[in-house]
Amino acid sequence: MILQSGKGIQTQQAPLRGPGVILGQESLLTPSHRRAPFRPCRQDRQQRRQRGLPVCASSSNGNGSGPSYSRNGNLSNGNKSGSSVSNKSLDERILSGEFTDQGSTKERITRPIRKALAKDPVGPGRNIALRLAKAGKGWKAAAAVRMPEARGDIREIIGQPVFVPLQKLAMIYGKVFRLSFGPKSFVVVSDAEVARYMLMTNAGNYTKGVLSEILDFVMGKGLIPADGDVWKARRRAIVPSLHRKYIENMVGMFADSALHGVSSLQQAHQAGKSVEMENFFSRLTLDIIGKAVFNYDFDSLTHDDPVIQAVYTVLREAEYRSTYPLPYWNLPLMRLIVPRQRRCQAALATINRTLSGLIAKSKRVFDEEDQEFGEDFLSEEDPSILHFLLAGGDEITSKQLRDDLMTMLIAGHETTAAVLTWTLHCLTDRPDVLKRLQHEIDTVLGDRKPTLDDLKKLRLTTRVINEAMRLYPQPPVLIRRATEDDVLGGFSVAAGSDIFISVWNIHRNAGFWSNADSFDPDRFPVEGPIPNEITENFNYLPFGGGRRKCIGDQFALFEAVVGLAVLLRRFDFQMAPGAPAVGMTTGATIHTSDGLVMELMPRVHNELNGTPILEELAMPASAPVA
Ligand code: HEM
Repeated sequence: MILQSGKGIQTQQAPLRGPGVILGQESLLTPSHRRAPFRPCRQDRQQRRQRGLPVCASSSNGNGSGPSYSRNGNLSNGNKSGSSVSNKSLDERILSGEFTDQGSTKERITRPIRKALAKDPVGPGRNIALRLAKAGKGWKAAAAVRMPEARGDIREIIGQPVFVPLQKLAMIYGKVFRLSFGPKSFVVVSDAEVARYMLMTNAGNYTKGVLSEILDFVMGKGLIPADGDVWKARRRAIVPSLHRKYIENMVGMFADSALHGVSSLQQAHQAGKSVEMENFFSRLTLDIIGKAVFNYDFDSLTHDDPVIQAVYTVLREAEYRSTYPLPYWNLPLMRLIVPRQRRCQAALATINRTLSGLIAKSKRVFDEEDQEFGEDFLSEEDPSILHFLLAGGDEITSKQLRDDLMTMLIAGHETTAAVLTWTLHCLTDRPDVLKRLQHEIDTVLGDRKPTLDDLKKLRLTTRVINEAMRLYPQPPVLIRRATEDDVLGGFSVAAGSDIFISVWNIHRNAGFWSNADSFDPDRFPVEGPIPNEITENFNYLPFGGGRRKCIGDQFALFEAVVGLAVLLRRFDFQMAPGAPAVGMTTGATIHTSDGLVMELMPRVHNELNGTPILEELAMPASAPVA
C-alpha cells in the first residue's frame, strides 16, 4: 500500500522538480511528462504508418516513462507500451544515415554543372569545369575536417531524457560533434580531455550562456548563472563560508534532520505504507539546506509550507519557459493577464518577502551579538551561511544577497536529493553491497550520530555514493557558451556556440571505465583516495571541475553519507510490490519518471551485538509527524 498522506512525506505524487535547461527555446532537459505530447513531424508520421507504428500523440513517451536501467545497469527502453518513437526510431534513423553529413554542399551542388561543362571538348566550359573540379577538391577537404554533424528533428531527441540520445549519437559521431535541427545547433562534448580544456585550461573562454538566460528570473546574478566580475566577486565572498568548522557543525545537523526523517519513515512503516523515496529525499535535503543557508526550518518532512510551494512554482515556471517557443512573459502586460504568470509573480513575491524577512532576522541577530567573531564568523545562535555573509562585512546589495541565497537553496537541494535517490536505487540491485554497507555502518556508528571523524571511516558508504554519482551524474550535462572562437578536439568552434559537456557520456565511457554501465563501488578501492576529477583525469566530474567547480562538494558528500548511514542503520529497503519500474526523466537533475516507491523493513537486530535498533533510537527534540 502506498502512503497517501497530504502532509509530510508522500509517495505516488511526483516529487517537485527543478528547472529544465534550455537550448534556445527548446528544452532538452525537461521531464517528458511535463512537456506537450510529442507529435511526430509529417515525414515521421508517414514512415511510422508504413512501419505500422502508432502516430498519434499518445504514442510518445509523454507519459513520463523514459529509458530505464535494468537491474544490471544496462540501457533498456523504458517505454511501457513499447511503441515509443524515441529509442527505436532514433536507432533506425541513425542507421539509415539520415543524420549523416553528406560532405561539401557546394561541391554537391556544382557537381552536375561541372559534369555538363566537362563535356565541352575544347571550349571555355572545359576550363570552368577544371576550375570547379579544383575548387570542389578544396571544399571536400574542408568538409572532411569539419566537425561531424548530426542533423535531425529536435522533437525526436527531446522525447526522452536528453543524455540518452546524446550517448547514442556520440557513439556514431564521436566525442565532439554538432547536433543541428533547423537553424539551431549545439556542440556535444563527450571527451575527458576536451572537458578539462573547457573547464580548466581555457575556462575563461566559456560562460554559462543559455543557462543564465533561463535562470535569470529565479537566481538573477547568483553564483550558478553569474559570469564575469560578478561571479568572481561572489565566489570569493561565498566559498570561505563553507569552512571546516562550519561543515563540522553541519554534520550534527545532517544527522538530526535524517533522524527526524527516520521517525516519519517509521510511522509510514507502522501504518503498513510504502514510501516514495525521491519525494522523501527531496524534503529531507530541503530541510537541511534551509537550515544551512538561512537558519530556517522548512520542516517539509512534516508539512507543506507556502514558501516551499512558491519555490517549486518558480522552478516549474523555469522549466516551462525553457520549452515554450514564444517568450511572451517578457511583456509586462502578459505577466498580469496570463494566470500562470500571475501565479509565478505571486510566488516570486512570496519568496522575496520570505528571504527579506530571513535577511532582516539574521541582521538583527548579528547586530545584537555581543561577541568578537574569529575568521569563521561562526555564531551559535545563527550558524548559517547568511550570517557568515553578513558578518563578513562585505558591501553587498540586498538583491545580490537574495540571488546568492536563492542559488544556494536550489543548487544544494535537488542535487543531493537526486544523488540519494539513485544511490538507493542502485543498492536495491546489489543486496551483497547493501549487507557490507550496513556492516560498516553498524561497526563505525552503531546508534551514535555520525561526527566528522566518523565520516573518514565510512569509506565504503562514501564509495557507494561516489559510484552512484558516476552512473547518475547530477546534472548529467554541463552547459557553456564560447565567447571567442576556439578549437575543441581538433574542430573549430565559433564564438557564440552553445556547448553541452555530457558528463553522462564521460562517466559511462567504456574506453575508460570497465563495465561502465554496472554499479560497482569496488572500482574505487576504500584504501585509495576519494575519487574526483583530478584523481580520474577528468573522466569523473560529479561536481564539475576547474574554476566553476561546485563549492558545496564536501558539504554534499557528507550530507549524503550521513543521510544514507542513518537510514541504512535502521531500515532495510526493497521495491514495494507493484511499484512502477524506475525510469528516468530530466529536470536540472535526473529524476525518476514515476518515483522510487519502496517498502521499509526496520532492522530489528544489530548483527554485531544483537540489540534492537529502532527501539534504542534517540529521537531529536522536534516531534515527528507523518
Ligand atoms: C550531491 C550534491 C551536489 C552535486 C552533485 C553538485 C554538482 C555541481 C556541479 C556539477 C556544479 C558545476 C556546474 C557547472 O560547471 O556548470 C556545481 C556548481 C555549484 N554548486 Fe553544486 N552540487 C551539489 C551540491 C551543492 C551544495 C550542497 C551547494 C551549496 C551548499 C552547491 C552549490 C553550488 C554552487 C554555488 C555552484 C556554482 C559554482 C560556480 O559556478 O562558481 N552544490 N554543483
